[in-house]
Amino acid sequence: DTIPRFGTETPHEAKLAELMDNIDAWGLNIFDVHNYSQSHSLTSVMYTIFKKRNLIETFRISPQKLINYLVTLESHYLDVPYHCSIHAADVTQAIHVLLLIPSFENTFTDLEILAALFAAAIHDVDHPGVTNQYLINSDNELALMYNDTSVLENHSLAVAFKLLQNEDCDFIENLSDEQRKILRQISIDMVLATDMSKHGAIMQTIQSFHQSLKAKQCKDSNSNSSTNDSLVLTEQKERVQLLREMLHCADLSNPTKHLSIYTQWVDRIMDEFHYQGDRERSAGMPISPMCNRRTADIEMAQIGFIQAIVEPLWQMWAQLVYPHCQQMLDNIDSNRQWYEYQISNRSSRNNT
Ligand SMILES: O[C@@H](CN1CCOCC1)Cn1nccc1-c1ccc(OC(F)F)c(OC2CCCC2)c1
Ligand SMILES: [Zn+2]
Repeated sequence: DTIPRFGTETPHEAKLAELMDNIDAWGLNIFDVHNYSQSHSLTSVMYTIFKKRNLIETFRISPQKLINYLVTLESHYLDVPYHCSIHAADVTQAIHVLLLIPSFENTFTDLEILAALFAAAIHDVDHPGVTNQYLINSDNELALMYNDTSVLENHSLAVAFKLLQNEDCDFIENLSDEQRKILRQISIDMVLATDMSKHGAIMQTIQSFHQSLKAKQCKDSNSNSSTNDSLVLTEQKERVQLLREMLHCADLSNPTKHLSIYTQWVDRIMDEFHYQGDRERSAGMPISPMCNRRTADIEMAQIGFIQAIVEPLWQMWAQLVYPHCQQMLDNIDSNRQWYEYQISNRSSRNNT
């Protein structure tokens, strides 16, 4: 039986095809992809990117096994408001677009690109919709299993690799042992780096690391345009550092999207945080920051999130790949201003 064009059967294939024409664009509406792919956004996005990047030929991947793995992975994302399979599809498509930046034209090997896309797709699988701190505070089995250390990130990695052991899902069967080892090593490194407790360390190293890269930046000899300075990194360690930052940026990319997309993610994360707060309240636990629906100031929290975390990170990233990624910075700025306007509007409403 032939494989459907986007990996999964859907009565809306024409509409999905129209959406997938924007797979290389930052403005892709992942919620539309989810709706028109019969809730298989992760499978259809990953399959489309793999085909477009010729990874199926390069690594002699069985298309059927790839789809078996993707559909199984997707089914292991839980039905939680934010950390569901749409978030994985969103982050996967984001890292695909970041990898298309001309600065990286000659930077990564095919295997590193395969690993980066795989890491993005798996990075939050089986996420229960609560924070690491909640799992630790509630003596959850997972916190016990992972000794309170990057509990969710370790769990997603273990679940994702466990699924690979399934014979008819092992789409990397034709990789050499060395390649499988490298794929596993890079995926583990990248997914563990999505733990927000590592954010400070990433911000510490990013400044000096990017300065050293800019110093090395060379004019790509056969480039057709003088501005195409490709980053050539001889050390795999440095390339993995860049991929780690890239996945962290993709994971924290909601405020860099168009307002209509960004506000849907805000609604979802607040649902998830408030539900956790409800569980903490009824368990008599202290309610985590931003998780108390009775005292929530959603607009202020987003402005704080943008100013403290998202904008500094994306400014560092945009500096490295200048002039690319200016659109992300522009969206962050206009989105922050929109939330500031909501607040100013709110107070004047109260005065009427
Ligand atoms: O929790 C966040 C970082 N912490 C750091 C410590 O202070 C509180 C925030 C990052 N994170 N981790 C997982 C999901 C998200 C996360 C992703 C999209 C978020 O907002 C929007 F873009 F949709 C988001 O917003 C929260 C609620 C208000 C401020 C932060 C959070
Ligand atoms: Zn995530």
